[in-house]
Amino acid sequence: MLSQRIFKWFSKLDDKVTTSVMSNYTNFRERKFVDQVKVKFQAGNGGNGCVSHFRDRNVLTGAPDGGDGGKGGDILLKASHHFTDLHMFKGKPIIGNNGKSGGGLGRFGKDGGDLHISVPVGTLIYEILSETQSVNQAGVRKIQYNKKFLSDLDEEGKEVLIVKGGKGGRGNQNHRSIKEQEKGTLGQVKEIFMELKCIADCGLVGFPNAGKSTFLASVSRSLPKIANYPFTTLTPLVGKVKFVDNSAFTIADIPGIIEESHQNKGLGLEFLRHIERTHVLIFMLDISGSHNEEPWKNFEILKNELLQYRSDFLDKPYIVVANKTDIEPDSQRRIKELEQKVGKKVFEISAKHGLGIGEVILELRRILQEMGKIVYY
Ligand SMILES: Nc1nc2c(ncn2[C@@H]2O[C@H](COP(=O)(O)OP(=O)(O)OP(=O)(O)O)[C@@H](O)[C@H]2O)c(=O)[nH]1
Ligand SMILES: [Mg+2]
Repeated sequence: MLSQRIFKWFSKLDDKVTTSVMSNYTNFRERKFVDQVKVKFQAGNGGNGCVSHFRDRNVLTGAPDGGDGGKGGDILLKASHHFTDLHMFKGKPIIGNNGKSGGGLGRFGKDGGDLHISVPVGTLIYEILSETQSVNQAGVRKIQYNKKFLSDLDEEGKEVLIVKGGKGGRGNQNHRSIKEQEKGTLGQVKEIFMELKCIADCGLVGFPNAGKSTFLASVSRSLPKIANYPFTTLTPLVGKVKFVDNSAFTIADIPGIIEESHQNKGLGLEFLRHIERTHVLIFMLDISGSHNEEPWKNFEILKNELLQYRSDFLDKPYIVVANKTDIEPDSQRRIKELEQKVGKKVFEISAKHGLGIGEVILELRRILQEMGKIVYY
């Protein structure tokens, strides 16, 4: 009953109100979304060993008592759900803690503490071996990296050692042959390339303005920006759909795709990387025909663009959803035609008014359950 009243309330809101509420929320987080970054990591250096001899008023030169230097701190990266992009790495090297030097009277230097740095779940880590720069005809500089894969931080809490701290120098207390101060070794230095590929169970694909963000907002608690102009969504967003039995799955919303996106039209196909690892695709088609009178043509264009990006993109299961059925009087005919062309059931919804979305969610849940991908909290 309550949900029905909430839907009624939402459907009374016009576009203007919803956009202003959403933009109020999104404004303060409207910084540039960073999903690829090059960072220099430098682990801590080892502390120096100490050469010293015991001495007091009765003993002028006693036994050697120089302590060892402390070990330099390592730097590790850890996957965490608390972060959504890599902006915190932009433009600054990460430098580890140095070990302290050893001292007389057998005092060992303190180890430099390890740094455990959090990155979003779904970050791929590469070591850069070399880089080449090229300038294309339009004068745009492009950097290409020759890189070695190190790790895929695709699970919460997964951790990887990036650079190892230097060893501390030895003191002469335990190594009596040492006559001169032994320096600690330097910490490892690596140029690292990080690339974020969002991890979500389902990915929304569609033309701009098809209602992808409206759908995400109606099935999850995420608040994407919704407006009646193309390319409202500029960065990927992941929302979680929760069920009463404590199961849940996630849906990723990305910027719209247009014809010839693979030739860098619109926002290009760059954002497809964020739905590359999803288990199910949701093709969101605007049945009111704002892009094309024949929605099945849009479906063909979208499919073609996905295949241009990666030839195995459509090997995963997908569902086809026809949105905006509330404003299209001819929707039944168009849906029938679409079903014939697609060769499978087309879900009729109105994301704005919450009509038919339950069926879509249950179908997604069924597919994910069959694949064993549903998580219980
Ligand atoms: N009448 C009607 N309007 C809808 C429906 N779903 C979405 N809209 C409207 O369509 C417009 C675009 O919706 P968005 O959710 O921003 O579309 P999008 O696919 O995310 O667009 P981009 O982010 O630009 O790719 C908004 O004005 C929505 O209110 C629907 O079911 N019925
Ligand atoms: Mg959007």
